[in-house]
Order: sequence, then C-alpha cells, then structure tokens
Amino acid sequence: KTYKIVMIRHGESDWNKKNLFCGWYDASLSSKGVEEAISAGKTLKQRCYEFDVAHTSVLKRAEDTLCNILNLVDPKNSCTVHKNWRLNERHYGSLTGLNKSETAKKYGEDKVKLWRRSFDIPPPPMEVDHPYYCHIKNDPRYVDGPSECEFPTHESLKMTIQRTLPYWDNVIVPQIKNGCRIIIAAHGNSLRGIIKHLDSE
Ligand SMILES: CC(=O)Oc1ccccc1S(=O)(=O)Nc1cc2c(c(O)c1O)C(=O)c1ccccc1C2=O
Repeated sequence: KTYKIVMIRHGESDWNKKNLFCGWYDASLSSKGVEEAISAGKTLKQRCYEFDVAHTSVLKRAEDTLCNILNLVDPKNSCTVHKNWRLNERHYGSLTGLNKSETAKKYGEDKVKLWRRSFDIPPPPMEVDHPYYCHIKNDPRYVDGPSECEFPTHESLKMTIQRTLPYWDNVIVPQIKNGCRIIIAAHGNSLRGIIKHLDSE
C-alpha cells in the first residue's frame, strides 16, 4: 500500500536572511518567508490537498509557516495541529547566533569544514554564559519536554535524527496507517532525518 504525506520546510527566517546559525533560537519568519508560506498554501489548495492532522515544531518559524498554509487549505479549521520539540531544528550549540565570518574566526576554517561535512560530530555545546542559553533553556514552551537529561546543548545530525525518529515512529506513522491525511511543517535537519530514515527502509 502506498501513502502520501506532505512535508514542508519553514519559510525564510530573519536569521536565515543574515546567515546566522539559528537552531533552537526562536527566530521569526521574514516577510519573504511569510510570502513563501502563503505561496505554498495556494499551491496545495489549487491541487485540492486536504489534511486531517498537522505536525510542527515548537519554533514559530515552522508554526507560522503551517498557520499560513492551513489558513488557505483548511479555512474551517478542522485539521488538528500537534506541536512537538522533537520536530525542532538541529541545535547548533555554541554556533547559535554566529554568522560565517564569526564562526570561521572563532573556530577556524578547518573545524567549520569538519563540522559541515560530518554526521556524528556535534559543534561545541551552548554553555551557560552563551547569550541565548537562558532564553532557550528556560523557555516555558519546553515545560512538557524535553526532560532535563534530554535537553540538548548541541546536536550532530545523528543526534537530531535520534530524537526526531521516536516522534515519527510512535506518533506520525500510526496516524498515516490509520488513513489520516498529514502535513508536517518543520526544519531542514529534522525533515532530513525523516527522509533519510525512509530512504533506508
Ligand atoms: C552559506 C553560509 O554562509 O553558510 C554559513 C552560515 C554561517 C556560518 C558558516 C557558513 S558556511 O559558509 O561555512 N557554510 C556552512 C557551514 C556549516 C554548515 C553548513 O550547512 C554550511 O552551509 C553546517 O551545516 C554546520 C553544521 C554543524 C556545525 C557547523 C556547520 C557549519 O559550519
């Protein structure tokens, strides 16, 4: 049996525009990013897509992308929306908020090249003195998870996939098998992990 599911990466964020590592920082969609989300919604509507369930992360760039799409595709608001930290973007640790030149200056080109192409080498952890540490760690949206020991300070691509897959396997797959029409609005690396898992099956 074949199933169909729609997965979409969020529109451009304010930090994407400035080429900053964003990760778990809750950057907003840029005006271009909102237009991208609306354009995706229009396309899905034109092709008569309908959804019973939607999944997104707890970061507003993904939530707002989904909202803009559902406003067009599901004006009656009949689709249930689930938000979960496991669909969050990869956590870039100490690189969060840095741009290209700051990263290279702080860690050197060789480290950047190593991290860029590695699967299981995480960037340095986000330390307590990092400008965004408290802002992210104490955010009330994480009150239902991740737990203290699960809360990331940095993630390799492998670590990102490892915390995204349980949500895919335990929540989304059963819904697909029950015939739900699903859309996922998330992030480059969390979606990449799901696709990599599907390709490996
Ligand atoms: C296009 C661009 O300017 O990317 C940026 C943005 C911020 C810092 C460094 C760069 S870069 O030019 O070195 N390119 C660049 C650099 C990197 C990555 C990446 O995908 C990338 O495109 C990563 O995925 C990545 C993942 C984990 C740690 C470090 C990097 C990294 O250092």
